[in-house]
Formats: sequence, C-alpha cells, structure tokens
Amino acid sequence: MTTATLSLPAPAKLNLFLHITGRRADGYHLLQTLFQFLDHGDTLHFTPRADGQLHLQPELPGVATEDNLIIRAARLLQQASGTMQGADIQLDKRLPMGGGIGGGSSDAATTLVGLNHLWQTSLSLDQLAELGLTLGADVPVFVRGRAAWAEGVGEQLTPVELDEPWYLVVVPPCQVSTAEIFSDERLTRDTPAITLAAFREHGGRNDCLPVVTARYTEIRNTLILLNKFCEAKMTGTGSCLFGAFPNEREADKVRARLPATLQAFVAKGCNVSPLHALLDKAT
Ligand SMILES: C[C@](O)(CO)[C@H](O)COP(=O)(O)OP(=O)(O)OC[C@H]1O[C@@H](n2ccc(N)nc2=O)[C@H](O)[C@@H]1O
Ligand SMILES: Nc1ncnc2c1ncn2[C@@H]1O[C@H](COP(=O)(O)OP(=O)(O)OP(=O)(O)O)[C@@H](O)[C@H]1O
Repeated sequence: MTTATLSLPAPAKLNLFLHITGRRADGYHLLQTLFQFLDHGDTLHFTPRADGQLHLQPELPGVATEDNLIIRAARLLQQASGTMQGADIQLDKRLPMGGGIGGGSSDAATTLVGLNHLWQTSLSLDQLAELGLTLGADVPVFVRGRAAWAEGVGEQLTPVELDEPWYLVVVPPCQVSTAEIFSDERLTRDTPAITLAAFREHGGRNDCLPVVTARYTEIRNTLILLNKFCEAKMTGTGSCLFGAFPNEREADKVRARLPATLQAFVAKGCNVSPLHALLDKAT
C-alpha cells in the first residue's frame, strides 16, 4: 500500500505598516498592523504514520527539533484532538529566519491546517487559530489565510481586500530577534490608534524601524540603498525590507540593480494565502 504525501505551502507575510499602541500587563505589545501574504515561502511535505511518532527533516541550524515550531504545532494538535496518528514531515526551507516575514509562524500554521486535514481531526479554523496563538502572535493570521487588519497582539483579525502589487523583498545580512526589539527601552509604545480608512488615506509607518536601524548597521545601510529605487519599508521587527511595484518587471528591474551579494526576491502580494488557495481548490 502506498501512503499519500500531502505537500503544502507555508507562505511569507508582510506587515504593510506596524503601529505600537500600548503594552499589556504581561509585557506583550498592543499593535495595529496590516498583514498581506506573498506567493513565496517554504514547502512542507506530510506523510502520515500510524504509530503516533513525529519526525522532521532536515534540522534547522540552531533550532533543536523539539523546539521547531513544526513539531510543537504537530504535538499541540495531537494533544488537542486526541489522535493516535503521527507523521513524517519534510521541510523545504526558503524563508530567511529572523526576517520578519513569519517563516516559523507560517510553518506552524501549515502544520496545524495540513495535519488537521490529513488526520481528519476536524478542528475548526477558530480552534486551530487559538492553538496557534499559543505558539506565536503571528500564527493565527496564517491559519485563517486572509489578508487582515490586526489589533490586540496581532490576533484580533478583520479580513480586508487590498491591492495585490508585486513586492521586492530584500534580506539584509543579519537576523533580528523579535523579543530583543520589543524589550528595547527606546521603542515608542504610544502611537494613537487609527482606522483602516485613515491608513488608506494617509498610510502608516513601522514603529520598530528607529530601534532596529539604531541596533543594526546592515539594516540601516540596506534601507538607504533601497530608498534610492522605491519607498522602502520594513516588515515586522525586521530584518526584511520591501518596496511595492505595479508589476513583476518593475520589481525585477530594481532587483537587478542591487548588489549581487544582497539576498532578495520578487513575489506577488496575495489577499488569500497560497495555502488556503490550494486547499480551497482541492475541496
Ligand atoms: C512583530 C510581528 O511579527 C508583527 O506581525 C509579531 O507581533 C511578532 O509575532 P511572533 O514572531 O509570532 O512573536 P512571538 O513569538 O509571539 O513573540 C516573540 C516575543 O516578542 C515579544 N512580543 C511579541 C508580540 C507582541 N505583540 N508583543 C511582544 O512584546 C514578546 O517578548 C515575545 O516573547
Ligand atoms: N520552523 C521554523 N522556521 C523558522 N524558525 C523557527 C522554526 N521553528 C522555530 N524557529 C525559531 O523561531 C525564530 C523566529 O523565526 P521566524 O522565521 O519565524 O522569524 P521571523 O520571520 O522574524 O518571525 P516573525 O515575523 O513571526 O517575527 C527562529 O530564529 C528560530 O529560532
């Protein structure tokens, strides 16, 4: 008997802006942000096992397998559903780690959604998003798979329809720890709340940018460089920077002018996550 393998994308996200409006008693920050997906990311291959074991390959440098968000997500789903099934999981990693484009969170969400499908554990998206939130603030938006206006710590999500431009994403040669930026004393935490309509009219900024560029010369320099070609923005707590373009050709043209040593990719903005686009088509 052959065992079917399910291959699913774990796309990147961008924070089109990021305002920090306050801080909760537990130290977590209250934010406002807009999430959009990219048609670029990791791929996960899931093969079911009847013996309940979970195996992941390959290992990620610096991440113990038990700490990998893929294994943590799979264990969480086993516990929540009571299933006796397991899986062999293969990860094709393309997204940079510590890049602010949500690679680990997206891997976790694809694991929750994918294994729920494969194991037929029938948890609802609400239940999966709630489980995902215990793994990270960015996991719920990937579980739900719709571009969204987000508040709270990023878990209060309102789906939105946005333009879907092409993005040039540049990866400065450094990794940023989200916790380190959120604990920096210089971070401003008092931006007044805005509405989506106000964002559409006036735009927004990334409140983490001053702290990130003060701490990382590489990001400051890459920002100066990218700003020569387009309005450069930073996603999440960095490190990745991006610019929007009306079509792929324009984005490719700017990419071609960047130093060959600088890692960069061009991808389309998507209001429906490629994970959900694929699953919606299959069902
Ligand atoms: C910056 C964003 O990427 C924007 O989408 C997210 O808010 C971060 O989400 P994430 O990477 O899933 O972050 P988590 O793994 O939940 O948290 C990492 C660390 O960042 C800090 N953190 C995170 C999110 C938040 N709203 N406030 C925080 O203060 C906490 O110290 C936490 O220990
Ligand atoms: N499957 C995974 N992929 C990437 N990182 C993982 C994974 N599992 C655990 N991690 C850990 O999570 C950290 C953050 O990784 P991630 O790629 O999500 O960063 P990020 O893009 O900055 O995330 P975010 O935008 O959610 O802040 C990594 O440095 C790594 O230690």
